[in-house]
Amino acid sequence: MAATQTLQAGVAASAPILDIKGVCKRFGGVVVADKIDLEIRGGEILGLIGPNGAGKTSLFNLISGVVAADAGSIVLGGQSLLGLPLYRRARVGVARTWQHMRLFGSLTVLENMLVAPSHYPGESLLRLILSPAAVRRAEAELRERAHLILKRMKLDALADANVNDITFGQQKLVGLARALMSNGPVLLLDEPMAGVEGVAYETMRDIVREEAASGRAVCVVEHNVSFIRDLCNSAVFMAQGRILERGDVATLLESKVLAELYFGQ
Ligand SMILES: Nc1ncnc2c1ncn2[C@@H]1O[C@H](COP(=O)(O)OP(=O)(O)OP(=O)(O)O)[C@@H](O)[C@H]1O
Repeated sequence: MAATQTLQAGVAASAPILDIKGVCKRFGGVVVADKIDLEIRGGEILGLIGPNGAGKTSLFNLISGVVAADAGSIVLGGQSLLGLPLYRRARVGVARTWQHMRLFGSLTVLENMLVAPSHYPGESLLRLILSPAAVRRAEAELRERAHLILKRMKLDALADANVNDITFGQQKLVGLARALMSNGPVLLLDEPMAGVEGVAYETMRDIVREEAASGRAVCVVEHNVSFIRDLCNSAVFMAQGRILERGDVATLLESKVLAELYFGQ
């Protein structure tokens, strides 16, 4: 309870980190974003809920640069993201997880994390040739960061395990761990709790709370309503590419519009 109050105080005090205005996107006849306006502040954990096909993942794709918007603006900390490809948006601070985890099955837990950093020093051939010591140092720092994240997730003993040999809940945590290799201000989590139970559920919830408390703006797409209740300070309800309602979680989950469109009541 105290943690929630602290987060909400932080939210009220800060300016939006991510500011989305009038964003539109259609694929042929399918409208996935219809004049979307959305602000997310540092410290906030915003739930994004809505029926299948509402456009939730598409909104993440528009923010992270998987697809380009037809119209509107997406501004991160004062900088427009429009026109920037996926990797540049990751560099300026958009970190995300994927609904289907996209882990590399032939790699270990640690290796999966080391392919993720938004600034990987060894990728520049010139740097590799001119300053190999600096590249080695930077790589050691990335490894250390990865180990620290795994430790927070109580997964450090599995660093060298193949990702195919760990449980589904642990794989979901690795997906989050990989996103946390970027310490940018925005964290987009696409169904982080689907199929996650027990210790992995609690770890996921605690880490997401900690990330928000450190000032990140977190947005979570989730069908698991109890997770939204457990975690988020506010939520938006989307359907057919539109944001229909926004509010605190308890009020939103009791909304008639949501009950009719989401639960079919
Ligand atoms: N690249 C694409 N090309 C064509 N249609 C697409 C594309 N991406 C998404 N769509 C369509 O846009 C609609 C919204 O999809 P989206 O995945 O954003 O919904 P969602 O709210 O995340 O749904 P779910 O909860 O089932 O994951 C769907 O009808 C989907 O088929």
